[in-house]
Amino acid sequence: MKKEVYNLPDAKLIFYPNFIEAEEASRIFMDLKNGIPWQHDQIKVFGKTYDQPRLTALFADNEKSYSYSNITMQPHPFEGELQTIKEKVEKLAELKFTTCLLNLYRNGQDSNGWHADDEKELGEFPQIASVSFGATRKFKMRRKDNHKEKFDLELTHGSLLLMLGKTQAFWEHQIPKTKKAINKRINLTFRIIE
Ligand SMILES: O=C(O)CCC(=O)C(=O)O
Ligand SMILES: [Fe+2]
Repeated sequence: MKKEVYNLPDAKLIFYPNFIEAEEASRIFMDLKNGIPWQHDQIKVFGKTYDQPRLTALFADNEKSYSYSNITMQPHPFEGELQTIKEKVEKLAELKFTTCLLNLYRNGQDSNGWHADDEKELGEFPQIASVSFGATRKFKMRRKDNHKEKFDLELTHGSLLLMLGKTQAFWEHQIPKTKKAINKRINLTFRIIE
């Protein structure tokens, strides 16, 4: 399988552009779009309430909730397609995940602002696996202590990105808005919450 390794200072990224072949990825995209109980939460930032600029859902093989930006999400149990993808990711990543946060970006105005997946419940050095379906979106990274140090990647249909090592401790990432007329995108981020 095609594999790209990016060794950034204090971050290790591994990208598999063809993790799931295109036809299979399209079938999964439709299944997830129609089958997942998508929720639209409100987030609180500096005391103000906003609609989150995307839809989300949480799945886990335990009962552990996941909290960020003042929301606490309760998980649904893994099953079917998601369970199959989880196992495929685990085999390649050589990691076991407990939890998956799903994001549905409805169009180019949906986004995910600068953050690191560094919540306490993810442990000291969170290892994250991110699978993308549908529209290609730009994934931007910047160092927490020097915003001029940057890295960009296009997250394509059927791709897998592993964010390993100390990535979450030293770097932030985002999916910026785009003015381009683009289609929906679904992203799955597998995490470990023990
Ligand atoms: O949509 C993506 O590729 C990134 C999602 C993400 O960063 C997150 O859910 O924490
Ligand atoms: Fe993230």
